[in-house]
Amino acid sequence: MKTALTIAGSDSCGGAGIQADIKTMTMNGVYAMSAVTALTAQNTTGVTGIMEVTPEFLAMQLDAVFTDIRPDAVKTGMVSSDKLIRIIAEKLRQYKAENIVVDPVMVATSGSRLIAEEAVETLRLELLLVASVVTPNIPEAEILADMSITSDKDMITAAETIGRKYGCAVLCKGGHSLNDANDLLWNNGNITWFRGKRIDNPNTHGTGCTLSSAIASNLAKGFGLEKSVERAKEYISGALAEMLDLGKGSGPMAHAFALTGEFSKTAE
Ligand SMILES: Nc1ncnc2c1ncn2[C@@H]1O[C@H](COP(=O)(O)OP(=O)(O)OP(=O)(O)O)[C@@H](O)[C@H]1O
Ligand SMILES: Cc1ncc(COP(=O)(O)O)c(N)n1
Repeated sequence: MKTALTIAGSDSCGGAGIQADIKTMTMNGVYAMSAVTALTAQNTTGVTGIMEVTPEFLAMQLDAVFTDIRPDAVKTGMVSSDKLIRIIAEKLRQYKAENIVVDPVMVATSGSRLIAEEAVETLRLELLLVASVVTPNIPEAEILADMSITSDKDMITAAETIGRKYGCAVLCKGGHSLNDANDLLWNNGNITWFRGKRIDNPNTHGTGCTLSSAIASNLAKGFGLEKSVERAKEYISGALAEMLDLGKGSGPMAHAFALTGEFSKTAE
């Protein structure tokens, strides 16, 4: 069985972070492992607390995983501070990790900040340089490319700027914007649009985490980057289209929408 590792924060309400990643990886047919960067006290309306792990303990988790079950792909999510980012980059280099998907998580859908202001620079300098692909949403791409994005053309320019600067592929996600939830992949000068019909669902907590984990799962299974993004987009569209409605704020998606077998049945 192929394997994938998520390095991210825990979301107590289960819709984003480590919990979304593990559900997504499982549903996409790979064995999921995790290294937790922080605990969040969080629900669909906001984040009320963050408790970071120490850099030493994060390093121990990464050593434990890499020296035993080697991940075929790695995804990073919430990496709240400078020191944690440095450890992650160091360990990914040390173990020559492959298929690294960096989701540059900065602000939750609910509006809470998930990375220290000063850590954004470290994320650029350390994590983007080891990434195979980085998956910014529009506000994150604006920060990473240092420009404002108001059109499809701007998305291409921003993705190309980031990709050339950090030597990685860039998926600029259109969920927040502009167009019909269309995402743009810049991969070594090649441009591919992934067209997604916008689903009229206000419950989008964890969409970024879910998409990046689905991409990592497909890379782990041996699909190329374009195919992995295409498959990940299909998965997230299916999870959104289930119209799960939980919680008082922007709720989670139905990660297990494709589970229709005996074990997913409810009592009569
Ligand atoms: N309403 C929607 N209908 C269809 N697809 C959507 C919708 N909202 C987001 N998506 C898709 O979900 C994926 C994640 O995009 P988005 O821009 O929301 O990322 P994000 O902002 O990082 O997510 P998050 O909300 O977790 O921070 C993209 O493929 C995007 O096109
Ligand atoms: C632990 C954790 N990681 C990432 C996100 C971003 O996801 P979203 O923007 O969908 O809330 C989150 N809310 N919590």
